[in-house]
Parts: sequence; structure tokens; C-alpha cells
Amino acid sequence: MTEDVKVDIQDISPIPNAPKCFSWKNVNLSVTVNKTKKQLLTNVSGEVRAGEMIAIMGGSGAGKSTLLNTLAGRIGPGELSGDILLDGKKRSPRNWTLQCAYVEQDDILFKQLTVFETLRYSALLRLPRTMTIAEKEARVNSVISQLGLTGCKNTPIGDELVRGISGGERKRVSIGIELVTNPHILFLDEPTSGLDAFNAFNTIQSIKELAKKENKLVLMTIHQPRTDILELFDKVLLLSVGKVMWFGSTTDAITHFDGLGYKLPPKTNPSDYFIDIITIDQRDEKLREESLKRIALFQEAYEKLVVSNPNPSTPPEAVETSTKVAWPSLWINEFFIILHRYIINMTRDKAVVFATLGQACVNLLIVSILYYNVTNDIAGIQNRIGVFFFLTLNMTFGNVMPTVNAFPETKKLIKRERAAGSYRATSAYLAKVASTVPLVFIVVIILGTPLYWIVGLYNNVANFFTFLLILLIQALVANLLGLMIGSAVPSATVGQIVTPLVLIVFVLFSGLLLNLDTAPVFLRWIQWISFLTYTMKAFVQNEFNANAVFSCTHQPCFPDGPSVVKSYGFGTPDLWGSIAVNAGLGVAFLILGTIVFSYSSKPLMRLK
Ligand SMILES: Nc1ncnc2c1ncn2[C@@H]1O[C@H](COP(=O)(O)OP(=O)(O)OP(=O)(O)O)[C@@H](O)[C@H]1O
Repeated sequence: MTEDVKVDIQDISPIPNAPKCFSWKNVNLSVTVNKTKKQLLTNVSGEVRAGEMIAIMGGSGAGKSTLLNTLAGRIGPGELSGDILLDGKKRSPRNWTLQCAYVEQDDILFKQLTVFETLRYSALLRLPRTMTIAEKEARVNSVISQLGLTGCKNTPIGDELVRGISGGERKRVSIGIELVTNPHILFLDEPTSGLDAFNAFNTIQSIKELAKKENKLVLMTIHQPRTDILELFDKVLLLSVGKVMWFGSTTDAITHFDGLGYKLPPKTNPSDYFIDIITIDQRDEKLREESLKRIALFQEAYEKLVVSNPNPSTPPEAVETSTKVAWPSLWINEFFIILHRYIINMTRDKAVVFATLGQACVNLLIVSILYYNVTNDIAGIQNRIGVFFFLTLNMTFGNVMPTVNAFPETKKLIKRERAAGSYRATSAYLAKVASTVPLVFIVVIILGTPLYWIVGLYNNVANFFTFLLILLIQALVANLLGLMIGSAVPSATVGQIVTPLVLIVFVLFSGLLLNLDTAPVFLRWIQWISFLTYTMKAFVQNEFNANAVFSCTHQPCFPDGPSVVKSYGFGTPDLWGSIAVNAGLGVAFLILGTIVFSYSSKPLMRLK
């Protein structure tokens, strides 16, 4: 159906005037490392015109990614000078976000979605709200056919368990995600890395055709491309130690180096040869000296060439007028589209679903064996407290750890989508929070319902539902804490180190392992934010406040439930007070998490 809908690509782009030339002149970038200035780029100049595809090439550490990121505006701190201009004008950040696309080296994709679904979500999130869903799907179909993905349109991206699309197709999907909005300028970081020669050629050829057909400006870093790939580039920019060795066509480069005494040997791939002669040879000191001299010669020769053929472009005065563009979708639409994507991806991930449900069943089995039918004596009191502590710990670690592990990867994906101006941070974060609720709810029901009756907790329906509520809030608060930590840490590895420390402190202050009155005064406040404490208090009060009389065959004697609550110091706040404080802590983690996430997923944007 959607195949019949025609979309004019000019209507898609929020910046209607396609640029004709993107240029950079005398770009210098330095950073300070250990109080020493490190020059990463030196006087780098070049340009790409509409319809052209340009390769930035050089040995490892030559500065290719640094240059690409600098030109795309994706750099962190550092001293940057020079002019980076679009049609001779300085760029406006908002326009730039909407005009250019950046395809990262790593393909971070939702593994359970099909190719079509992946691009469809991108279209739903990024295309203007004035377009209908049918028009957005038509755009997706057109990108799919442009990139030669029709054959795998309904194949899942795939993961370690489910075989999905090939590496080349993954790369094209990553490109397609960016192409749906019809960006005028395309940056690609090593789009052929990890691909075999055939896939590498097909990928670059698709991009080349697109650049030509739609007058796009394409700039990419690439590692020693095969001859047939090299021929697809209109120009190459050869870099060594952050300096330009050559900028122009490959044929002219061969003649240029030949003139300097470095003739391309017969039957040699020019890109291999270029890299060989412009890379610092680290094998020994003598070879290093020789290569440095050679690189200095190339730099000097290229500078002379530039001086003798000055670029007539005039220095910039104007700044591109910033176009006021609304977010592509309403907040609420963003929220539901992102939520839908999470839920679909999660429910199809059978391994995760089964592992989570399986874990709940195993926990139920352990508790059933150890705590079956508790008695109304001192042993029964101890066992009840044991069950509550087990559940509290289980819901905490079982929710926080997996979330902290998985979220930094999701954050990378969100950062990429935010860099393209797709949606707001708040909708992305709240959708992530909401997406965790169904599975948490199911686990609580599966574990909590039979457990309550098997253990033989207080036989009253109201107490049973209160028990489930306490368990659910504990699991949700733990999830919110996990998302907050996941938002703050730069990687899953850091998260794995930090999280147990945070949780252990909370556990210590949960009221069972430490007499809070003897804890150092300056640390006692931790008990007020240890949500585990309130869960324990709520569980214990729900069970014991109205509980039956206990037999007093052992000392200490607890004649009734309330005396148990009192002796453990779990009486204040009262049951509903404890539940309310826990819910309040959840809200606090949610607000803090949203703030932290907004900052940590903020894309870099530094335009000269
Ligand atoms: N922020 C930074 N601080 C310090 N050094 C940096 C920084 N960014 C890049 N570098 C250094 O600049 C040099 C160029 O790095 P870059 O990643 O651009 O190289 P590359 O040509 O893309 O290499 P590769 O092909 O191996 O990815 C490297 O020596 C790198 O360590």
C-alpha cells in the first residue's frame, strides 16, 4: 500500500536550501595532555562540493577521525582555530543538526527489529509531523531500495543467538537511519571497517550513487580501500600526523608523488602505496627518521602547491541564518514511539525474557524449599524476616545490575539519535522507564503470589495485596536507581564497579545488619535514602502488625506481632508511611535520573 505513496524529498528536509559547498581552511586543533600541548591537526584545508564523495585517508593515528569529528562539530574540549564554512558562511548549530548526518563506525541497532522496522522508527521519530504515516513509510521504502536492502527488508538485525543480516547490510541500515530525513551532508566514520571486499564495495557504491543522484556532500574516513573503491572517490585527503599530504584526485596524487620521486610501483593499489609512504615507520630509529623527513617533504610540497594555486573563496563574514524548526513530533508521540520500540525489541528478545522469568521461578523454588509453611514461634519470626530480607535483596540486585549493564549501550544509541535532533531527552528517558514496568510487574506477580501462600504469610487478602505492592515498588525503585546509575556512568564496566558499592552501602543501612544508632553520625543520613530500609519496614509491619499470637517457648519472647515490629525498630514510619517514602524515593531517583541523563546523553556540538 505504502509503496504507492509518493514523497517529494525536498518536502522532508527542514532546511530547504541544499548547500553547494562545505569547506574548511587552516583548521588547527590542539589538546592539552598532562599540561603539554598536543597538536592533533595542523593547517588542514579542503572542501567538498554537492554531488562529491571525498575520502580522508592516512595511517593509524594520522588524525582521520579527529578531522571528521572536527568538521562534523563532534569534538570535546581543545583549542580549535580556522574556518569551517557552509556555502562560505559560518554554520548555525540548529541548522547543522538538521542538515548533516553522521554515521558512526559501530552499528548500534536494536537487534530484534527488522530492517524495515528499524528505519520506520527512525522515520516516525525524525520526519516532520506534517507527513502522514503512509508518507513516512513510503520514504522508508524508498531508502531501502536506494541502499539495496529490499532483499532483507523483513529480516531482523540479529544478535548472538538469532542470525540476522550481514555486516554490509548492517552498515547500510545504519546509513539508512540517517538518510530517511534526506540530510544534505553525510559524514561516515570508517564505513567499510569489518566488511569483506564485496560488501565494502557495494556499500560505498550505494553511497556514491546517492551523492551523485541527490547532490549530497559526502565525507568519510576509510582505511586503505581496494582499487575499485578508491576509484569511486572524487577526491582524497591524505593525512599524516594531522597534516595534509595531499588533497585532490587520486590520479593527480599519483602524478604529484611521482614528481617528488615516489613513483607508484606497477600492480600496486595506490591507496596501499600512499599509506606506506605517508606513515611514520616505527620499526627502528633510522627508518623513523627517514619517514619523518619524507613526510616533511610531502607537507612542504603540498603547501607550495596550495600557495601557487590559491583558493579564490573569500573569508567568511556572514553566519548562516538559524531556521526555527519545531521538534519533528509532539512530546507525547515521541514517548509512545520510543516506548513501542523498546517493548517490541524486549518482548522479541526471548533469551532475556526467559532468563528473567526463569530467575523468578528459581527464586520461588529456593524460598519454597527453605521457608515452606512458617510456624508461629521464634523460628517462624526469624524465617519471615529472612524471606523479607531475601526478597528485598533479590528485587534490588536483580533489577539494578542488569539495568546498569544494558543502559550505557542504549545511551549511545540515544546520543546518536539526539545528535540528529530526533527527540527530547525527557521523552527518551521516561519511555525507557515505562518500558521496564511490564516485565517487573510480571516478575512480581509470578514470584510474589505463590510465595506468599507457600511460605504461609499472614492469611488475609488485603495483606497479600499490600505485600505485592511493597514488592512492586521495591522492584520499580531499584529499576529507577539502576537507570540513574546507568545514565551517570560512562560505560557498563564502570557501572559494574560502582553499583555493588552503592548497593552494599544501602544494604548495610537497611536496618538488619547494622544498629543505626551506633553508626557514625555523619553517615546516618544514608538510612533515609536506603529504600531497602523502608521495604523491610513495610514488609515487617504488614506481616506482624495484625499477626497472631506467637508461642513463647524460647527467649527472647515475642508475645504478638507488634512486639516483633517494635523489637526490630521497624515501627516508624508506619506501614503506609514506609510505602509512601519508598514511592517518594522512586520519584526522586526518576527526577535525578532524568537530569543526569539529559546531560550525559547530550550530543557534542562545537561549530567554529
Ligand atoms: N582528545 C584527545 N586527546 C589526546 N589525544 C588525542 C585526542 N583525540 C585524538 N588524539 C590522538 O590524535 C591522534 C589521531 O587520532 P585519530 O583517532 O584521529 O586517528 P585515526 O587516523 O582516526 O586512527 P585510526 O585509523 O587508528 O582510528 C592519535 O594519536 C590519538 O591518540
